[in-house]
Amino acid sequence: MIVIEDVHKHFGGFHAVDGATMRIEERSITGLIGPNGAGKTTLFNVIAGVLPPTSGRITMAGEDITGLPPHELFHKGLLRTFQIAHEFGSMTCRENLMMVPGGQSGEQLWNTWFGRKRIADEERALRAKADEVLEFLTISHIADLRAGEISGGQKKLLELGRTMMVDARIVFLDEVGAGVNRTLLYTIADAIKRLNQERGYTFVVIEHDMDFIEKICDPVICMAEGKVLAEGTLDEIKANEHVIEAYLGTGLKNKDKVGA
Ligand SMILES: Nc1ncnc2c1ncn2[C@@H]1O[C@H](COP(=O)(O)OP(=O)(O)OP(=O)(O)O)[C@@H](O)[C@H]1O
Repeated sequence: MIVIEDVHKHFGGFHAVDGATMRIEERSITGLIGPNGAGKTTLFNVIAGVLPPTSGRITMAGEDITGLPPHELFHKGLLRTFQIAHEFGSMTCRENLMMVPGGQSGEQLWNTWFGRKRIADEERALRAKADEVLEFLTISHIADLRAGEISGGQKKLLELGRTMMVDARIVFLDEVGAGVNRTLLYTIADAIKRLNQERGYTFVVIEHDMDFIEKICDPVICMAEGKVLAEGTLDEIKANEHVIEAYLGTGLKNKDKVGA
């Protein structure tokens, strides 16, 4: 479980996150919603070690992880997905997955000279793992395509696939649905659900698409002005008067537009 206690993140005099407190239950798929500028992405970045908090405390399974850099959190199984970097666009999807674990023997000069067989064995294992990940995500057919050539939705699946190359326990996803067609969006939702149910992943998902949230998230946490406004099932959140007020003018009653 991740406990976020009174976290603040200020940019100069601006309080982007202003005393956020929440708990992320193990094995949940928690949805994080809120109007534009509510501080969701900033909070994600603070939890994932991308930005240092101004104050507050974050613990994971009782261990203080406040301000730990991303690579240390990575080793603890806490990952935030990132867009496939431009420079990896010319590599195939399979190669992009095989890049993830790092620390392969092949990276060390000593091993390059003396451990050819071990490197070949490792590469074979990595390749098998990458192929297994592609199959799980139902995108085996793009294994040999360059990552720069695949669609936006397929890129999102590949980003998710990168988390499966390591022993991820908690994965933070920022707007996986943005610009993705419905069919692929449901493939992504299904993959998230299966990773949660079959492999015990915990997810925290920032999303503006309410159909997507409704399909996979429980609980849902709503933020506004850097604070947590409400928490509950999506139906409870939609009926909450503070939430309705925060969304006023952006049309909460039209569920497709919540957070948009
Ligand atoms: N590096 C920064 N410097 C200054 N202000 C920032 C910085 N990053 C974010 N902000 C501001 O903090 C506020 C919260 O932004 P954030 O991106 O966290 O909101 P959000 O809830 O994720 O919004 P959206 O749904 O639009 O992505 C915004 O007003 C934003 O302009």
